[in-house]
Amino acid sequence: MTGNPAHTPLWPAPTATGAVDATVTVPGSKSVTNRGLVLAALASEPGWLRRPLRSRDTLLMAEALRAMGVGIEEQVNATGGEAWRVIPAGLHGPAHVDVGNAGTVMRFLPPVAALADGPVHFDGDPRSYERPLHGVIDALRALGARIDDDGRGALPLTVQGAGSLTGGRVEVDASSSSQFISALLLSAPRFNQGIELRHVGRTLPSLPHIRMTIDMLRMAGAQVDSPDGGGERDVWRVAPSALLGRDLTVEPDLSNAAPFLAAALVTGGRVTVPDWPERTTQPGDALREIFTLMGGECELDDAGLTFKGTGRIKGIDVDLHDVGELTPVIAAVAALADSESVLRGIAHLRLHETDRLAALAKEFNELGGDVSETEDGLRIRPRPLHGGVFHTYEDHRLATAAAVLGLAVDGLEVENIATTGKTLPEFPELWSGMLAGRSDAPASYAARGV
Ligand SMILES: O=C(O)C1=C[C@@H](OP(=O)(O)O)[C@@H](O)[C@H](O)C1
Ligand SMILES: C=C(OP(=O)(O)O)C(=O)O
Repeated sequence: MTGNPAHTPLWPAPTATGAVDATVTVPGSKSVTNRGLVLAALASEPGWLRRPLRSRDTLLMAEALRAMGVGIEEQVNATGGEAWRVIPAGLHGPAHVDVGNAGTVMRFLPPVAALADGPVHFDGDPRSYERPLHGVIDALRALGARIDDDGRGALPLTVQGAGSLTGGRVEVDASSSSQFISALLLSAPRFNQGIELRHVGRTLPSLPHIRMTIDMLRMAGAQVDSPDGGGERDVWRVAPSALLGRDLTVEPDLSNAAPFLAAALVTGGRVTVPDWPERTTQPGDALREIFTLMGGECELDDAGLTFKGTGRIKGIDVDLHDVGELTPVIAAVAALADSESVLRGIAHLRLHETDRLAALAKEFNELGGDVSETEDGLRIRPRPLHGGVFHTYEDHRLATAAAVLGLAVDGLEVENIATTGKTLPEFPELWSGMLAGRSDAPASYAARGV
């Protein structure tokens, strides 16, 4: 499961024969699961992670922590509910970490490795060598760590863990990824002097993900002073302290709910996602507003979030800087709308799993679309689309976006649907279950007793 899955044969994307009407239980959040694992590993007592996401990115995180000596026991209850018990231990090197193409693993773990008592070598998929890591590497060096790399500010590299890290004041340009900030903050309670971290770049993407980091640190007992909490703009401070072992229940992955909600919009149907949190730092919560602006209606109640299409899909002009990971599915809906869309503020997506702006423009245009790249996003002019092969560039979100297009386009075949395993291995089954309106889709977590 943690290896890069072999390419699967072309997946014929099912077209919708009518309005969808389904309840889809979406597995746990990647971002919460991987933060939960890191914080639990750094705690001074054992903790629990309930309803963790089990996918390539989270299993790579668990494997990497185990390689450094952390105990992670996977338990499944009689009704299929899953929980992971995390047992912290002294962090050890030598160890080898495979990051796959997981931004959270390649960025969150070098600071953890700096606390290990020996060398920790990091390697990953070919694409991981191209994704920015300089913010983490340079900041860790400034905080006292020794790192051997080839000077490009990227993988592969070895962190020469010395058992502790001085910490203190440091500047980072996180305009290419918010994960630089999250990475340094997550381990900071364990640095001798904590951290005072200043972002010095022009822009900072994915603020909700930074809020998620701060919220989860505070839940684990850390003392964090942040711009959101009235602190200085672009400066975060974390005091040195022990972290508590928590019993954490992971929310459903709201970004992975996107294709299912999109299906309601595209088919004029209705989809309910159970366990949608009332309050959350997940960027996927913005889908309620974005898809409503695009023509749908939604309601949050005890059953979860119910999203309804109204038969009309409207184009949108929207800044997705804060919620960039939602872009591919929003772009697919925009390509099926009745007017032009402009998606802004997402230049940093060129450095995600693939160059998402180039890939979306190329693949949509090969099906007859009219999509152009702007300096910081995409302009999408809806056109009648035809079938063909949709290439996915080992990007889970390209694959789910293609499935959304396929609802309305005959003869669309998706290359390597197994790439959804990065964050949602059960995507093909959930998708066909939704289209069949099956009520035998996995029961909600509450029903599974977790
Ligand atoms: O911290 C996180 O969990 C994430 C932060 C974001 O990264 P970027 O700021 O690099 O876009 C997001 O796109 C990614 O999917 C998950
Ligand atoms: C950008 C993403 O992932 P990563 O955590 O690898 O950066 C994503 O999931 O859309």
